[in-house]
Amino acid sequence: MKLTVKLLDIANRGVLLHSTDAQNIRVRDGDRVQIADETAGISVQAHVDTTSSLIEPGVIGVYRPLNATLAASEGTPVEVRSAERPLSLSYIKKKMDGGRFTKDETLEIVKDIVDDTLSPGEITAYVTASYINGLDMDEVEYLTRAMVETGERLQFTRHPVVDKHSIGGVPGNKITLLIVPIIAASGLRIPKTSSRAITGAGGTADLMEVLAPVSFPAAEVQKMTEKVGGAIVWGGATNIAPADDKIITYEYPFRIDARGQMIASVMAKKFAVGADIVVIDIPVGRNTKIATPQEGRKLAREFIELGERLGMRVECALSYGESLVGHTIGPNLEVHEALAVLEGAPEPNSLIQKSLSIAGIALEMAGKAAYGQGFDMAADLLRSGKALEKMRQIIEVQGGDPTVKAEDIVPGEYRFDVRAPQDGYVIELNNSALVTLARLAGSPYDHGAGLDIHAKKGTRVRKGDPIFTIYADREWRLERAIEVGRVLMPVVVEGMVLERIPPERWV
Ligand SMILES: O=P(O)(O)OC[C@H]1O[C@H](OP(=O)(O)O)[C@H](O)[C@@H]1O
Ligand SMILES: O=c1cc[nH]c(=O)[nH]1
Repeated sequence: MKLTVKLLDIANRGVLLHSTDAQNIRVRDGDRVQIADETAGISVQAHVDTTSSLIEPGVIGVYRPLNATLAASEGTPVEVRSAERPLSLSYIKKKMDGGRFTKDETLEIVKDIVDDTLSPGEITAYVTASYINGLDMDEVEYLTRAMVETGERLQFTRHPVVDKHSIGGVPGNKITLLIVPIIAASGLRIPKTSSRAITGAGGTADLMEVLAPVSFPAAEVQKMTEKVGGAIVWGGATNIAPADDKIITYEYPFRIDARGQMIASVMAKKFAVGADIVVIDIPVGRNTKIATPQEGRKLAREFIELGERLGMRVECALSYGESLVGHTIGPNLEVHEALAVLEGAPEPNSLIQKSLSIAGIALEMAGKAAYGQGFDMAADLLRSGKALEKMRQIIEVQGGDPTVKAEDIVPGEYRFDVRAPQDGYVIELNNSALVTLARLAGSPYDHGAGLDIHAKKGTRVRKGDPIFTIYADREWRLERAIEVGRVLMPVVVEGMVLERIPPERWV
């Protein structure tokens, strides 16, 4: 059917059809059409949205991202007909039914994710099917390789190249902001690509963005790393394993991290940057991604095996995940805390110990420190100010202000102190509830939003002492976080009444 192009400034790879035209072409919402500009010799596929009012019959609304390929001008006549479903959909259906992906099927799905052939709903179905039915080690390897093959890779001439990654799941995990400058200050190279928040309230890319731009093409990441020894960038902007960020986008709203996809997501980024040596941080604890040390050890074996299959030396560190790292959650608060430690602050212990331990493992694996001496070497690099100096170089090479100080990074202007309802010890800090509150306050999008925890587990408090402060950049967000916080009660003080349940007739 011939239709006339109307360009629509909508950021989706689709088209809008009048419902009568859609009926004639025999397509419905979510189906696909093939659109051919015969004069220009260009033909593309797109998903269909239908309307009975927003567009005239005889006109096809072409969304902006699709027109990057179709290159039609307003009024161009195009031939539109219904198109086949991509094969990937039948592979996804197979996984929904409990089947296994083959290597070729995985590559086909990943290609279709990268070039936007699959719609958001279809990618969500893929993530959900993998989350529920799991991926075995072969499927994880296929996925890792497919993610790498469909993107760009870095190639360093000087080795070893070191990398670290955390599987996330513990709030306040700002350790990358310390580990990368420590490793780079030792003379090693560490081209660190990170995701934004997945299940948390601030991923490393969200944090680094407070200090400098994080969106760079792959070649630039390599150049910056060669120049100053390290970089901390957002993987989603690099075209390194580009499927990864597209998949994470659909995990974020559900706060899930499908296990097989998570392993592939982490390892694809390490493989694509040419890492020889990798340390993986696996936080373990209730309300994290990994509840028990047994589960953590099993996951560690999987990372190590995948590393062997890909030719990378991998070691894993099971870390304490029952409680947040440091005292803060949310971009500005976390960056302030990390910069303060680089500047010489002696606290918080949990942040310093964890960062030095993981940096130490990497230094030992790379042969910079003798076995058992890595922690001390990392501590020297931190205490001597060399890590701070390196962080300033990294900030500068990424286009930020290298003179920035911790005191310059301030939390949001709206704040609320949550106080102890009685005397006692803090006996519970619920990670998941803390993340919910930080997200409600606006984190990670509002950089000033987040939480500052004054009394961690085991701290003795007196009635009225502040236990934590909620910060927000916008007042209505603070109010929403306070309202939900009253119900969630993320912090429990010994002896507190958790809930009052009256008899039915009083409710
Ligand atoms: O939001 P959740 O799931 O807690 O964790 C996601 C974070 O964990 C990893 O951190 P890093 O890149 O190793 O510093 C990811 O890249 C991301 O920043
Ligand atoms: O980079 C990461 C970290 C955790 N989980 C993922 O899926 N990717």
